[in-house]
Amino acid sequence: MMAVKYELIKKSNECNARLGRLHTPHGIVETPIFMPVGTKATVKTMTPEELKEIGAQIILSNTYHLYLRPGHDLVEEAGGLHKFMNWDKPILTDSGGFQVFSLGDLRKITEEGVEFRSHLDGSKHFISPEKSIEIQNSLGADIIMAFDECPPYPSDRDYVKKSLERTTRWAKRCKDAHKNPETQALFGIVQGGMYKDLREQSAKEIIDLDFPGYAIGGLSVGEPKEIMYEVLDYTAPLLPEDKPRYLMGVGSPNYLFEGVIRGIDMFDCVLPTRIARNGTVLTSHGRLVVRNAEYARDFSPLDPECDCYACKNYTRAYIRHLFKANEILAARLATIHNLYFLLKLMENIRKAIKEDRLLEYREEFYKKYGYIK
Ligand SMILES: N#Cc1ccc(CCNc2nc3cc4nc(N)[nH]c(=O)c4cc3[nH]2)cc1
Ligand SMILES: [Zn+2]
Repeated sequence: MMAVKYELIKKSNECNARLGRLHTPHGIVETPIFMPVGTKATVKTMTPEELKEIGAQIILSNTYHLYLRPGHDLVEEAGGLHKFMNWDKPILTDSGGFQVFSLGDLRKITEEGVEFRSHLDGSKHFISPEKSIEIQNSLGADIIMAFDECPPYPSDRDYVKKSLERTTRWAKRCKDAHKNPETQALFGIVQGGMYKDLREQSAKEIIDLDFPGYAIGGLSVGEPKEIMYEVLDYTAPLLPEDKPRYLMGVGSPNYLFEGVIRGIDMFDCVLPTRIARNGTVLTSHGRLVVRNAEYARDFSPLDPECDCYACKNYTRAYIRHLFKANEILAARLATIHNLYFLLKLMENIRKAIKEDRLLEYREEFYKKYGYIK
């Protein structure tokens, strides 16, 4: 029995977008989908009930963080991540590679794995592909990610080539170490930087290992959006049509539209939750920094066109006041709104694909949001 089965429902007749369903041990996910990020076994400020209320279908958590604290053995003893955090829908865990490179004090990358110091207490650690899979097997997520290296941007061609070839060898080791393929789907990750031929090489090598789903890694690392779109133009179509395609670390409205149009099914990003805690909200007319003085006497909702709990019950003036007073409710209301905004956007994108009007919807959204003057 496959842990995750992708069902292609409909292909757009105007671009590479598609509607699908991801069948997982913890339920069905309608795609294209945005996954809220719950790095340390919580989507910051939200209860699982509130996440369901706003339409979250699947959430992401991180191997690196949960290994360091509270430890994957403790989570396993608790009955796994679903039980530990009281979330009974699907979970995806990232493998730790990206987090080690971007968070830990990286000591050394060798063929064996990565040596690093914890960003918490400076203690020395070593994660190998086998260790990453052992941790993810203990956490018990429905979808787990291969341990890979995400090269920094920019990186020279030779470094990217050597790195992708090691990532392929690590992917094979992950597959061999994976204990529960029938209940946890291991996705491969395609690397290759911003080089077309290296993306083709990585895609071929990773697809040859045969995974139930594929991620495009190595993007959303500071490259200009035009470069990301170009890499997606030639990489997404290389991935099997009958498997889910996951673009890692992407989550602003334009990136979601452009990814879906190029055939991506799954997205995750800390953006909506992180900027919410800093007092910035996403609205149909662009970003709004609600803590700014101009909203002190603005008694309208964050977004008049939004029907989320925050927009139905509170005003910009009140939420600005909460931020200025450093009240915890500020972060909660802004988070509820931002996640609802992106989850609702994905629901509208799915509807537009169904009605063959995605490009028209994109135009309409971009004009209102301010992407197009
Ligand atoms: N606010 C905010 C905000 C913070 C960070 C980001 C960039 C996230 N980008 C990103 N996450 C990634 C995770 C990844 N995980 C793995 N295993 N491999 C990747 O290549 C990879 C690439 C990524 N690129 C985007 C927005
Ligand atoms: Zn709202």
